[in-house]
Amino acid sequence: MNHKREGYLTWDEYFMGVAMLSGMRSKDPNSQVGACIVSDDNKILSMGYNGFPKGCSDDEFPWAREGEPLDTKYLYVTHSELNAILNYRGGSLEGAKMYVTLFPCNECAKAIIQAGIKTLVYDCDKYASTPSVLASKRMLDSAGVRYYQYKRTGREISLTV
Ligand SMILES: O=c1ccn([C@H]2C[C@H](O)[C@@H](COP(=O)(O)O)O2)c(=O)[nH]1
Ligand SMILES: [Zn+2]
Repeated sequence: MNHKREGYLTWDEYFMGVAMLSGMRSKDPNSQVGACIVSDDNKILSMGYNGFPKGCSDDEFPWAREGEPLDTKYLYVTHSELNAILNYRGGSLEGAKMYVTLFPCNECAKAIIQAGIKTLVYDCDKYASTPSVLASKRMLDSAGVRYYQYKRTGREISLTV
């Protein structure tokens, strides 16, 4: 037998799969977001998911979506994209690609642009009509960051240990 195996993962399936797996570490009860940063020659550089900063307990800080601002998660949670950028210890991310399971908000778009990431592949865009995502797309367009939606293949990947 001298021909290669068929049905192997595409690069997009592989890296979005890693982003999804990373999101599964999130303690957010409503939206688990994962990100995976990849070099232009398809090496994984970093990963992240949404969660509270180091030293801020998942059991003490609030996960609520509604209520007094100080009693909701929004003022405390670090977004997956920012965590993936901050988790990178190797130097520059200039020219890298980011795979993320949720379209980045405006704050993450700023970090993505300033980090030099040039391509964004996203899965869900459930907040597309919000000012945050509209501003995000405006900045990404202006900065020349290319983005496209991941094309779901329907492949099921199971993990058994
Ligand atoms: O760019 C983004 C936007 C949001 N997140 C995180 C922040 C929160 O933990 C959830 C959003 O919670 P909702 O209950 O859906 O409002 O997603 C992120 O990581 N990156
Ligand atoms: Zn964000």
